[in-house]
Amino acid sequence: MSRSPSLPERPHRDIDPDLPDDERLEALRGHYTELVDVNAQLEEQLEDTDERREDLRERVDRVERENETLKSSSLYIASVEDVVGDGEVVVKQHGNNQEVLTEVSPRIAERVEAGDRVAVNDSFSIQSILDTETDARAQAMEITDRPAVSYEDIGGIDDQIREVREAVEQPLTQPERFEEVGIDPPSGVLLHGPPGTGKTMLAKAVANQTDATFIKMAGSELVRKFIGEGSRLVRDLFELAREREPAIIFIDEIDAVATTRTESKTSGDAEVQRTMMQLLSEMDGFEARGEIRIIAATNRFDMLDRAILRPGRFDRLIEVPEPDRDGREQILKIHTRGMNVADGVDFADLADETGGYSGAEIESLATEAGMFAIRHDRDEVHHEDFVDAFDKIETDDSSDVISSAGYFYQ
Ligand SMILES: Nc1ncnc2c1ncn2[C@@H]1O[C@H](COP(=O)(O)OP(=O)(O)OP(=O)(O)O)[C@@H](O)[C@H]1O
Repeated sequence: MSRSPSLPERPHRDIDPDLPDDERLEALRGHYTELVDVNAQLEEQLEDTDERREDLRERVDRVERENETLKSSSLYIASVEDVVGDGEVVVKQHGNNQEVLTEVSPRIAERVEAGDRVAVNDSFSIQSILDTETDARAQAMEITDRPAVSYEDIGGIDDQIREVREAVEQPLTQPERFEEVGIDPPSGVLLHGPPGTGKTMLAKAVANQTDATFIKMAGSELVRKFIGEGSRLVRDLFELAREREPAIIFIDEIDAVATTRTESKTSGDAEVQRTMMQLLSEMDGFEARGEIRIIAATNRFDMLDRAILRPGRFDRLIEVPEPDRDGREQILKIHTRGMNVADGVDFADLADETGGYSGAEIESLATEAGMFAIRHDRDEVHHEDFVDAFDKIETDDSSDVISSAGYFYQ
């Protein structure tokens, strides 16, 4: 940086009052000319200084902007667990649940309380207290270290389990097999079928089997009010997965961001479109044999934009249908495993009766049957309890729940 120029010397001249008038006048003229010179120099310097000040202001602005960007791109979300006092708090980082004792700047210390959600930087220093709007990002993702669902908990979809294991599990557990054969495993797997048939369970079971972090995001969460928020969430999602490898990214209701483009060109549509493009570009730039696998699910397969089904994207489609008769029997057995079921309960008969039920509905049937047993003051669930539960569900939902299973999905 250039240094400030030194000030010109101030002209000083002692004029002898006893000098004759013409000499004094001459001396005063000379002094005046010197003063005019100095004044001109000072004006020049002032101009230079103004210019430099302008330069510096621009640099400060630039640095402040850079600082803002740096801050905003590297912040993590955490919760304040405890305010210890003396400007120190314990925060727990979302995602990895790491607890850290950190100092808080006096600017924030007065306002921070236990339970607040805050943004922390790499060194865990609290940068800001989040309002509910910003917080939505943290809430949009559900992260489980190793979900407690195994393949044995899923009934009636053995073929689908096998396919998912081949397409998602094997690339994680035996990547060398793909290398030996010289093929890339599918980039993404799309599970499609009616609600409550076990799509989420399947994705969780793979994460469990492979000891991977399960990161779930609902497509509807990606449809945001503000421009750029959806794509930002997609970036966060993949960034988080990279931090937590091996990881299974599960995007439920993918149709929310990937429905066929309509004619209308509202700004909302454009924003959804941008979010989808971000998702596709994250997938395109993906290491096919890496430690992150992507599973998406939808109940609205017919509405999907075919662009997401192209090779290298969701190129393995697996239909997860409503369970058939045997499937329903298996699911009933799974959901009554932990129940005290009497010998007389006829699962085959119940499976016959529950045509059209999804796995989720069969689970409610089992719970409802248990409620009837309690109502009758028994600790054992009888066949009649299942029948009562079935009648109740049919009456309650005659118009919506049961028939809705097939409603969305054609
Ligand atoms: N095939 C199944 N075997 C055992 N339980 C099942 C099965 N399908 C569904 N369930 C039960 O229903 C619940 C909901 O299932 P899940 O969330 O996996 O369905 P989904 O297909 O992802 O539904 P949605 O499309 O509505 O997200 C599960 O927690 C489980 O208890």
